[in-house]
Parts: sequence; C-alpha cells; structure tokens
Amino acid sequence: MENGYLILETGEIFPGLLYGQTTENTIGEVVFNTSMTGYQEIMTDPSYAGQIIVFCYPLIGNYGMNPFDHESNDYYAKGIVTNEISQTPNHFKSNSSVGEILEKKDLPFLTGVDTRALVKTIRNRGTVKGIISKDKNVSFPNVSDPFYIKKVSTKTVITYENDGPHIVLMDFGCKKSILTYLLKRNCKVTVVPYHYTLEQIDKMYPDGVVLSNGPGNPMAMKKWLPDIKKISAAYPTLGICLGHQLIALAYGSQTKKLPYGHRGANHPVKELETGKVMMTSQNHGYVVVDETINGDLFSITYRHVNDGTVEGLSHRTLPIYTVQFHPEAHPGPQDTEFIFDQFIRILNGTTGVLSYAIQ
Ligand SMILES: NC(=O)CC[C@H](N)C(=O)O
Repeated sequence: MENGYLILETGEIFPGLLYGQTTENTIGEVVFNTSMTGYQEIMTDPSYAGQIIVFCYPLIGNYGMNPFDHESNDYYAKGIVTNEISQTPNHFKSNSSVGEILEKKDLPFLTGVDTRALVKTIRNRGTVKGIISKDKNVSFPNVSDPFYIKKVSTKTVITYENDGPHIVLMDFGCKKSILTYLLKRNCKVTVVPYHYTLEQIDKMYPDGVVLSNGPGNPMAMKKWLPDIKKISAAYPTLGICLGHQLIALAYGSQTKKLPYGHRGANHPVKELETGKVMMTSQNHGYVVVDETINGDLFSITYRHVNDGTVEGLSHRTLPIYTVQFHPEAHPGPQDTEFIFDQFIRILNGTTGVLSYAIQ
C-alpha cells in the first residue's frame, strides 16, 4: 500500500492509498455506482470493462468476498475507487476480504478517497476519463477504446442441458445471473459468442434468443446489427441492457451517452401500461434516443421515473422484448425477475404478448 492518485482528464486530482500489483498507470472512464451493497457482483460484472468504478457508499467490503457471488470469472474493470475498505469483514459465507482479493490482481485499487467530492465532480463534468497512478503529474494518452465485447464474450459454444425451452444466449459480456435465472426456470441454454449469425443459430433449433448485457458503446457492434435484426425477427427475443440497445439500433433507432449514467440498485422505472413503479438494478452509460424509435414498429414499455429515459421496448407484431434495466438483479432488487417468466411463457405459447405500452 502506498500513496496514489486518481487524476481526471478535467484536471482534478484525488489522493488516496493504492493497493494492487500495478506498475503501469491505468486509464479508464470514471463511473460511479450508488449501491450500498453488492460490491462483489459489481466488481465482476463484465459490463464495467474499461471503466474505473467509484463506489459512492463510503464503506465497502464489510461482509467480505465469497466463492458464490461472482458475476464472471474475472475482474474486467480498469480500477476501483473507494472511501474506506473494511479490514475486518464478517459474514458466514466470506472466505477473504476485498483487499486480499484485489491485492493479488493487476487491478489498481485506490482507497481513502473523498468519493463524495469525486462523485460531485463527475456529476458536474459528466463522465470523464481518469488515470490511477503513483505519480500526480501524468499526461493523458490519446487512445481510443478497444473492442471490449470481443474480450469479454465467450470464445466457445457452451450448452447447459435442461428439459425446458431451448434458449440461445448471445454473450456480449453476460452476467452469470442471466444464465442462472434461465437455468432456474428449467431452460436449456446454449451460450454463443457475440458474432453468431442467424445461420449458425438456426442449426441449434432454439425456441428463443436472449441478448445479454455488455461493455462499451453499443455502436461498437455496428457491423453485426443486420445479423441481430435477422435473429430477432426469426425467434422470440429478449434483450437485456446492451441487448436492448442493440435491438433498438438494429431496427434503426439511435443511442446516446447519458451525462453520467445510471449505476445503482434503486433505480425506479414505470411500467407504462399499468403505471406501476418498480425498483431496478441498473448499469448503463448509454440510452436509446426516444425520438428515433419507430412508433409503428415498437412501443415503449418502461420509462425511468427520474429522468424519463427509455427503459424498455416491445415490438408491435413480433415477439421482441427489451429492457434497459437488469431483471437478473445481482446486485439489487428482484422486483422485475418476472420479465424472465413472461418471456418463457411466450416461448411455451401460454401467452401472446409480454406487455404493450400506452405511450
Ligand atoms: N450493462 C450493460 O449492458 C451496459 C450497456 C452499455 N455498455 C452501456 O453502458 O450503456
């Protein structure tokens, strides 16, 4: 542990104590998450690839880390920033502390930071790039983002046998909980790489397709949007987070970057058909632009209560459903877990439509 800094490209410098086996300066988009718990799931969510995660909640690690709550097998974020890290975690499932885990990784971990001031800065400036370094006087290299989806997606096809409907899960950086929620509902699941085409998927004879969450700008998938359109037109499809954005783009809508994203476990969304408000888990920096949605093709099913942004779409004639939030939670409230049940009822032919919105 030694002195370290988070240096923002806008000039602000936040001192702290640096953990982790890191020799080089790490650069990433600095984003904040407002969840009070769920740090293990957040740190292992592949959607954070390339980003430096700032935890708003001041004490992280007080229930330790355990062998069960990982959302993937690695840590894809570029760095972690906290105010205080618990040295004395306590939970019956815990087998190590956050510090013990992160110290062994090549993942810079800065603690002792005034995260309240940092979050206020990001809220004022909008999402900014930052560098975690031992040296205050660093300059920002002019590098463009790599294609993180390729890095986090599965390299091979993996099948999980089960008796229920067969789902092809397109992996753009899928959280483990999406898979476990489908398996829990008895689905047979075949996980396929991000670039799979309709022809390849046809050979698997699925009943439905789920498009996962994933990192970065959804436009990084531009080349594959025609394939995604064909796949969604051929099979009942559920798109989650990045999956939602990809469906919207495939059908001609546009996405834009939010000032500082939605990342937390208490984001209220309204189901427009019923007026019901549900608490959701969210982690996204981009949204589908309202005015670019073709109303003849899609209805808007959910909206964020705080800023009114689009949180869900439903195709008017095809069984295509998308949500910007995370019905698989982990971390966060499980209020919207029913999205999986509704989708599976459609696959089983026991209901015709998921939900049609009143716009
Ligand atoms: N969790 C996700 O799938 C995130 C989607 C996309 N990378 C965004 O930030 O908006």
